[in-house]
Amino acid sequence: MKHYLSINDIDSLPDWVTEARELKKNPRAHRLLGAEKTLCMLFFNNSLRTRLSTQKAAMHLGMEVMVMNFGTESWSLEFGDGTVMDQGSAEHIKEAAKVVAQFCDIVAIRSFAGLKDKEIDAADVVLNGFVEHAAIPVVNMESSMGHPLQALADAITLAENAQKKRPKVVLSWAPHPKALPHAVPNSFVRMMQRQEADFVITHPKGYELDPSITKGSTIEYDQYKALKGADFVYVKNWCCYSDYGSVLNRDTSWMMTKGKLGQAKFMHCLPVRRNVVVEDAVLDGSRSLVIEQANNRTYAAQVVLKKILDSNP
Ligand SMILES: NCCC[C@H](NC(=O)CCC(=O)O)C(=O)O
Ligand SMILES: NC(=O)OP(=O)(O)O
Repeated sequence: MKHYLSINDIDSLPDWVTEARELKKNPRAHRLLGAEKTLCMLFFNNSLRTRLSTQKAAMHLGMEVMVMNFGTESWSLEFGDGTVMDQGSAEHIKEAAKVVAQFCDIVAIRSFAGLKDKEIDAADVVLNGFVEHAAIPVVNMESSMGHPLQALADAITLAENAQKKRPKVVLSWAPHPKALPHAVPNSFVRMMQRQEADFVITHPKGYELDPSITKGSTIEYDQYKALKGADFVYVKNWCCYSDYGSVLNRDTSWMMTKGKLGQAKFMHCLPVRRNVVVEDAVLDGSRSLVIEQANNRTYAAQVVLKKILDSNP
């Protein structure tokens, strides 16, 4: 495997989950694999979990790590071909990516959707710019279109907690004061489509995700109906996709509550806004898996880095 850009780069999800669970038992088993290799992590947006878990994973493999908050500390980048750069951007992706590649063996990038222009976001210019110009393996730490490290961690968490072979898993939209990207739900849906599960997506009308991603998955607009008999409830806000980037609905009745959750386990990628997305009683209760999910980010990142190091000696 050269890059880890999306869930599609996983050849066998069950095998990767098994391997991650093995790494979790003995995280430093391959501590010499990454010796004398450098991971460079570039953040165009904030992070807590992704930054620490990916660094931890690299350290378990013996790698050296460099981190840069690119969005606030580096030059603003231009991506267009042939652009006359007389405006705000000082550096072109063509130089920046080649320069970064000289300092490391793998580059990991976080660059969220701008949520202004659907086509620009769909092109994922930062991630794909590094793929095109850096000539080293690239890892997606949440791009416009996906968050595949999160979805892999979610698959590990589901496997660890499933009580039956075919659990019912519900992805439930939640209210939020801001417009949030589609990356997390996109990758979660793509991952669930590769799992043995009864998978249902629920959201208010108008919040349909990209139909090319949800194609074949069940959508139920009645949240109560969707939640019936659920084993796992994955809660997430996302903004409107058709009226791109807008917030249509602040209906607080979609917040996840202890009553609605019932016997199901609660999942969220974090960070989460208490008593807007989900009430305290859920996060503070015994059915919440959010801290385990965050812990599994290390082993998701570790299996990804290990596979890249194995195939790029
Ligand atoms: N990496 C996990 C989620 C990141 C981002 N959430 C946020 O930006 C939350 C911001 C806030 O609550 O103000 C998202 O939804 O894609
Ligand atoms: N879940 C997640 O990606 O968290 P951070 O945004 O804190 O990295």
